[in-house]
Amino acid sequence: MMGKPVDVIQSVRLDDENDTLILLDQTVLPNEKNFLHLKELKDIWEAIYHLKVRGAPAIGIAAAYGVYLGTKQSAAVSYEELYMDFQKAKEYLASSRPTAVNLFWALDRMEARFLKEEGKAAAEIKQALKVEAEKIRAEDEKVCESIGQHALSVLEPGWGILTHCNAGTIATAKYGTALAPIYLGQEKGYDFKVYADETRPLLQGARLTAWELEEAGVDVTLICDNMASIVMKEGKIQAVLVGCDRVAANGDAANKIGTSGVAILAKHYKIPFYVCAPLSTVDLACKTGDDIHIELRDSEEITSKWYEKPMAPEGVQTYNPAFDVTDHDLITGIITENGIAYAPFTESLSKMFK
Ligand SMILES: CSC[C@H]1O[C@H](OP(=O)(O)O)[C@H](O)[C@@H]1O
Repeated sequence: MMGKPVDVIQSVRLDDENDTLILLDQTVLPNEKNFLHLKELKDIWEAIYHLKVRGAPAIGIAAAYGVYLGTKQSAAVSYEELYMDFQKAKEYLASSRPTAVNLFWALDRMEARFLKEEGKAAAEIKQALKVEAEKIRAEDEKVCESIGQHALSVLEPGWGILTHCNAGTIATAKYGTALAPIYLGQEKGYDFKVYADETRPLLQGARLTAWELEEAGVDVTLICDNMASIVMKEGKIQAVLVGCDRVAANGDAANKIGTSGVAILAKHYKIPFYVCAPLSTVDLACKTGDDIHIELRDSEEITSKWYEKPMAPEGVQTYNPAFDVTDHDLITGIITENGIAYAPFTESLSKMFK
């Protein structure tokens, strides 16, 4: 289906004149397209925790702008006092969610920029932080486009592509990671047929991926998570593309809960399974997936969030890990902005940074 190129929705924007972070509220999609105008660090923290802004790169960009705005509000005059206020803002935002490494990668990069400005006036340091946050956003846009180009080299026009959760435009600065080749392919007439897992319990696939792709005129079919096997068995899927939240040095990849099950199915049906990973999401300090902290979330996301009445006995025990880790031996390739890494990943991934 030929459609218009992706209608890019900037899900994270800075309105510096009004000291405001503007976020597309991803918790009310697809029913409402509502932008939040946030000035306070508490509101930015809550937006990250409640997935109003979500997706590893988008979280990192929001945190970079957030720590800038938090520092901008400081009345400190000396470098030392301003640094203390910066560190307070950084530590606070870092406590919002534990798994997506981009949150910490972006905050550490902002701190590195702050330290480079030692000896400068407070106003100059604040301006440097703004420039760095804008660079992080602008770079992510180029990174996603490059991931899309590399991904197209392993896909064929007309293929059925299964994806899990949302690794699309709204999870990044532009294009997305797993969805980047879909959008770039659409501009080249590749006419992919995308099968989007609904992705319980937070339904990023149903609410966000299906919405994004419909908006862009891409052929998308929404399926329940438990239908991934049958669409593979029926030959509808020629490749699986997913995003990630943290990739360990050996190639183990943390992504939305359910991803590892999809990878096991893909292995069984001999379908290539690719993780689309900006290098900002690869954490070489994590030796294996066992080192990745998996966020546990509230029961109500399972038992009642989407229903008029709870769909489970009151007070029933739940287990709600927001992510799982796909073992590296289930991954065909890790698609980065610098190329595709293949097994053995410990060696091939580290080379991507050069
Ligand atoms: C392009 S990053 C996408 C990645 O982030 C999502 O997690 P969440 O919705 O909890 O922020 C999911 O794991 C996606 O694959």
